Amino acid sequence: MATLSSPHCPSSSYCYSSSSSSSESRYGHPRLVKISSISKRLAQKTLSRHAQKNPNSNVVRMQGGSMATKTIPIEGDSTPLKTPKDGLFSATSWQESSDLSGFNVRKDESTVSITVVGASGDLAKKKIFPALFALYYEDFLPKHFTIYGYARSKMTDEELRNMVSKTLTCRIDKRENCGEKMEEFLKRCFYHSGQYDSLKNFAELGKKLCQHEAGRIANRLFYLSIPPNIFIDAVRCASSSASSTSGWTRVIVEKPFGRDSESSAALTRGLKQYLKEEQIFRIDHYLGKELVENLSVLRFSNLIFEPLWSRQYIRNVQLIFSEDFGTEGRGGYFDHYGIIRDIMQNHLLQILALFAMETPISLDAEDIRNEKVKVLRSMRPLKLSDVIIGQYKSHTRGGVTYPGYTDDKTVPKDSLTPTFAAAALFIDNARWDGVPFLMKAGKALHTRRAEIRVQFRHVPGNLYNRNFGTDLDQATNELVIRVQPDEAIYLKINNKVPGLGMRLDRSNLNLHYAARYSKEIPDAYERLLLDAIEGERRLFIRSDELDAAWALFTPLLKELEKKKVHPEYYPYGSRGPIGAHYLAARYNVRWGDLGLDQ
Ligand SMILES: NC(=O)C1=CN([C@@H]2O[C@H](COP(=O)(O)OP(=O)(O)OC[C@H]3O[C@@H](n4cnc5c(N)ncnc54)[C@H](OP(=O)(O)O)[C@@H]3O)[C@@H](O)[C@H]2O)C=CC1
Ligand SMILES: O=C1O[C@H](COP(=O)(O)O)[C@@H](O)[C@H](O)[C@H]1O
Repeated sequence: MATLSSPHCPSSSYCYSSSSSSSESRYGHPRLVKISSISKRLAQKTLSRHAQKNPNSNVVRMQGGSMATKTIPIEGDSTPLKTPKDGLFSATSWQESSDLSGFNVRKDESTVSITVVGASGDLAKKKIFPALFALYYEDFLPKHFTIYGYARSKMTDEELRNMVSKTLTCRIDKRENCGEKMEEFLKRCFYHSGQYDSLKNFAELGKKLCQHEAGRIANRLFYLSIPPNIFIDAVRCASSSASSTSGWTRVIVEKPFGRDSESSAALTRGLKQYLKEEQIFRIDHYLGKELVENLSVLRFSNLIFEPLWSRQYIRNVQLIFSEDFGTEGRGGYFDHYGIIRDIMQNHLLQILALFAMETPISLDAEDIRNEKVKVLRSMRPLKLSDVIIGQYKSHTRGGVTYPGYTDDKTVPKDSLTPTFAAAALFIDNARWDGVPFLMKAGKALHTRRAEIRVQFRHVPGNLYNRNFGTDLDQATNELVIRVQPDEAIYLKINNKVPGLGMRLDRSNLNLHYAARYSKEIPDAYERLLLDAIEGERRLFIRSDELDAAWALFTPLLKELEKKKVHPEYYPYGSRGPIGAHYLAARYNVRWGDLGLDQ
C-alpha cells in the first residue's frame, strides 16, 4: 500500500519492493515488471507461453528444464537480470534461511497470500472461492500461496473449509483427482475472524500471513467482498496493519463504486489515502467474460470486421442484458441502486467502450484504458427523453405466482426503483456520429441472456431487393455476439435456398462455442483473479474511466430521482415494457432479440 508497514513480519535482508509483477502478461506482451516477485512456476509458464507466441523475441526462452544464463529485458528496469541455470529468478543470489516456522526457505522465493475480506458472504461463497479453486486445479496459482477468509462471523479454519467445499466444482472436461485436489486446496485455506475497522484484528491477520509466508518475498492480495460503506475502513486497517513489507500489496474492489459522480469520487479519494492507483483493482466481472475479452480479437485481428466498424456500415448497436429471475434475496441492496447503476453504467457501458474504442497503440493495459476513456468522454450524457424505465410486477402463469419487485420484504412498497431500463446513447466522434447505441437491461424477464447485436446498413441498390418484399430490415446483416448463455458469434446473411427457383432466406454463419471448442469456458472471476495476481490491469477499471462513466449517467439518475419518474410496470417473465419498442422505433431500430429469427 502507499506506505508499506507491517510490524509483524520480521524484516528481511532480502526485502524486495515491487508494485507490479511478472515479466510478461498471459496476453503475450511485456509490461512493467520485477521478475523476482512472481513464483518460479508462474514465471516459467508465462515465459514459455510468450516464447511460443513470439519465437523471435529476445525474452529468454526455456528449453526443457535447462537454460543457459541469459539476459531478460525488463521494461522499466534498466538493470538486466540474469537467470540462473535452472530457472527464472531475481538477480539476488541463492540463500537458504531458517524461517519463522523453522523450515528452510529460499529468501528469493515469493509467495502470494490472498485474503477474502467478507468471506462469509454470498459472493465469496458463490464466486471467489470456486474461482480460486479452479485456478489451483488448473495449476495457475503460484507454488507458494495461502488463502485467508476474513469476516466478523466466528468460524474455525475447519468451518470455513466446510463452507467453501460446498461450492467447489471440478472442470467437467478434467475430472481427474478432483477430490484429492479439493483436499489439497482446502488445506491451504484459513480463516481469521475480525472487525472491518479494527487495526488490531488486521494486525493479527498480518501476523498469521507472515507465518505462512515464512520469510519469502510476500505478495498480498486483498479481495474486498463486503458492502461498499465499509470499503475504506477495511482498506485503512489492512494498509496500516497487514500490508506487505517485502512484495506487492493489491486490493480488489467490488462494485458498486459509488452511486453517482460525487460518491464515486469520494470513494476514490478515500481509497487513494491508503493506496496508489496501481494497487487498486476495480472489478467489473463482465470484462472477464470470454466473449467480452474476445471483442478486441474479433475486431483487430480479422481484416473483415474493422473496415466495417463505423457509421458508414453500422446502422445501430444493441447491448442487451436480461435475467429470468428477480432481485430475490438482494432487494435491500438493489433498491438503493436500481438496474441503471447495477448493469448499465458498468457492465454494458464497459462493453460499449471496448466495442467502440479506436485501435489502441498496443495491448498494454494503459493503452487500452486510454482508448476506452477517450470513447467514454466522446459520449453525450444521457437525456431523460432517451430513456425508459420499468419495474416488474407479480404475475401468475401455469398456476405459479411470481412475486412483484415490491413484494420483497426488504423493498419499500412504494419503491420507484427501476428493474428494467432501455436507453439510447450516442458517441460524438467521427467514427460513430449519429449511430444509436441502444442498451436494454432488465430483471424478471422471459429469458436470461447477454449479447451484443450489430445491425448493418441496407445494401445500396440491392439487386435482390424484390426478393425481400417491402421489409428491407429483414434483409440486413446482423452480427450477434452472444456473451451468455451458450456463447456464440453468428452473422446473419442472405442466402439462396437451394433449388431451381430463386428464393432467399436469412441464415447464420455460426461460431457456436460448445460445438467448436471442447474446453470449458472459465468463469469471469477466474480470469480476473489471475490477472490481479499477475498484476495485469487491462480488465480492471481505472479511476478516470470510472469518472467518465459516472459523468454520463449522473445527470439522468438525479433527474429520475428528483422528478420521481414512475416506471412502466411489466409482468414477471414478460419481454419488458412496451416503451422500449417506442424508444427504439424513434431511432428507426428494432430490437434484434425480439425478432422472428433471433
Ligand atoms: N453477491 C453478488 O452476486 C454480487 C456482489 N457484488 C458486490 O460484492 C460485495 C459483496 O457482496 P455479497 O457477498 O453479496 O455481500 P454480503 O451482503 O453477503 O456481505 C458480505 C459479508 O460482509 C459482511 N457484512 C454484510 N453487511 C455488513 C454490514 N452492514 N456491516 C459490516 N459487515 C457486513 C458479512 O460478513 P460478517 O457478518 O461475517 O462480517 C457478509 O457475509 C458487495 O460490494 C456487492 O455489492 C457485486 C456483484 C455481484
Ligand atoms: O453485477 C451483477 O451481475 C449479476 C449478473 O452477473 P452474471 O455474470 O450472472 O450475468 C446481476 O445478477 C447482479 O444484479 C449484478 O449486481
